[in-house]
Amino acid sequence: MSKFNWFNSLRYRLTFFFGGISLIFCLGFTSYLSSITSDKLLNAYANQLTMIGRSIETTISNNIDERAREISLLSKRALFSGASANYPQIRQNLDNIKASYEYYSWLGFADINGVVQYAADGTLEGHDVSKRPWFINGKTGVFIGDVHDAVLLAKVLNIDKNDPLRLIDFAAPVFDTNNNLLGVVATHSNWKWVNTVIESALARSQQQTGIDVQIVSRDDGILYPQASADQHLPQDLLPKDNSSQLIQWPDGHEYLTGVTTLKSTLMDQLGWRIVVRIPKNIALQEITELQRQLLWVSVIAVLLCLWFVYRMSISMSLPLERLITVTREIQAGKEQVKFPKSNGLIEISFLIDAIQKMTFSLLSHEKSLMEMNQTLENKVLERTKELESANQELERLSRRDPLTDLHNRRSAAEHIDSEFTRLKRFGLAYSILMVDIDHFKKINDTYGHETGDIVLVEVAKLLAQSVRKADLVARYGGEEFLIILTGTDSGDALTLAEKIRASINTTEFSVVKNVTASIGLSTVEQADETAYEVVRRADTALYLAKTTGRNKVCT
Ligand SMILES: Nc1nc2c(ncn2[C@@H]2O[C@H](COP(=O)(O)OP(=O)(O)OP(=O)(O)O)[C@@H](O)[C@H]2O)c(=O)[nH]1
Repeated sequence: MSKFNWFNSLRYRLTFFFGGISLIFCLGFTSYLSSITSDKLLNAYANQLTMIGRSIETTISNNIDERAREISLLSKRALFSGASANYPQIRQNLDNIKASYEYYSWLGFADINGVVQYAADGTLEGHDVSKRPWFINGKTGVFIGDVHDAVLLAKVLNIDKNDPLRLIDFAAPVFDTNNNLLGVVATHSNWKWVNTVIESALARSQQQTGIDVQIVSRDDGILYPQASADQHLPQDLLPKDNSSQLIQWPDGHEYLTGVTTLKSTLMDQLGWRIVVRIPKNIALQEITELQRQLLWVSVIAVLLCLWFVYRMSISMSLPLERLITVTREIQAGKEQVKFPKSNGLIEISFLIDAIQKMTFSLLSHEKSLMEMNQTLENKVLERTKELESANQELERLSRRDPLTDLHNRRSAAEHIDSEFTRLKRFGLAYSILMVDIDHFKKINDTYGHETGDIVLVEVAKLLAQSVRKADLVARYGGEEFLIILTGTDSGDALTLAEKIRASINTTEFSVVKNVTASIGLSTVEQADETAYEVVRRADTALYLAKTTGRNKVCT
């Protein structure tokens, strides 16, 4: 079996594949969501900055228009000419107007020569203002001047140096009834009113944290806040058009910066811009938080996806893994196995069913084969036994005489060889008797061949009964028998031979009644060179017995 590799496992490959897809999808989706929400949030911030800028711009322009209208109306009143014009009345009017608006620092009228004739609270009366821009420009029409530090007033009003007085001038020409220029009426409005405007604008904004506002003049000079009044912004820092952008400021930080140009029918000449900005990190704080939350959601989503995919992979691979275990158990020879249940997938169900059926079929075939094999083995064993028995019988028959069931000549010869070997090795003596029925031909001739056979059988039986078990009786020829007497010397052999002869002689045979036999006896000698010398001597002795009267034993 190949070495186990995690990645080659169905379970882990499915998990990695689908987990990877869900990871890529979640990250992509989160990134896309983060991108569009970031853009939307940034746009929302930009819109908010624009709205704050516009709100301030509207308030400031309305306020300035109001001041300009007020000075214009004052210039058109017949206050400074005609029969009713007198100092107390003019002073009273100017005092009332100044008191009506808290940010009026100065309100007065300079004659055509630039000498202040009337002023609220009498401030600067008699001073020459002919060189002041408001006087010069105010002679030709309604004039609104840029914000500037107070020059004359600062001296007169004893202003704190740490909180310098900054003013915006409004001036308008005064004509008599014949339209001749009488002088210029003007007011210096305290620039601090812009603080109020900006604070109320920021207060209206729900997101004033981190937002700051600057008012910048046409030449990039900072008009507001007061603390940066003498500073200038770098050229081209601010975008030309009214828009919001991420801009790097001179302090090295990036700010989302919204610019709104002050627009007013009376104010086009000023070119002021309201700059509302918020540090990038604060503007992006919510975006960063949103991205963090989205990241968490995506991490949880990916983990859930991975868990789900892993569980799904297990449910797909588990039946297969159990199927592998079962097939291994079958391979190991276990017969009682439990096949796994399907997880509901048709393919897995079919596979389990197919393997189950195939296994049962194979096991059934194997069982039949084993039974057949066993039967064959039994038959072979039986046949082998029969064969062995037949062989033994054949072997026995090959050594037996079929008529008398005595050992045959071949068996006798083997026994003689064996005895001769024992003689030579251990010196064990033995004797040979050659027994031959007398006149057997006559028996055949007289009683028939069958009767002759009966005589042969009866003599054989008698011979077999006459010797010990260790001795061997064989039919050596037609009516001739050979007896090997193991461990028997010539004396004992002679006794036994005589006993046999007498026994044949006295036995009453079934048909023939009387039968005699002649016996030749010889005992082996150490000097014998071959096993058959003793046989030959016995045969010679038999011949002697035959020729000397028969029914006798000769040695
Ligand atoms: N019935 C029968 N006769 C046999 C068998 N074998 C040999 N004979 C017969 O035995 C006879 C032997 O005769 P002979 O050799 O002349 O011997 P004999 O007649 O016994 O004479 P002596 O040995 O001299 O006494 C022959 O006639 C054989 O045919 C046998 O198996 N059965």
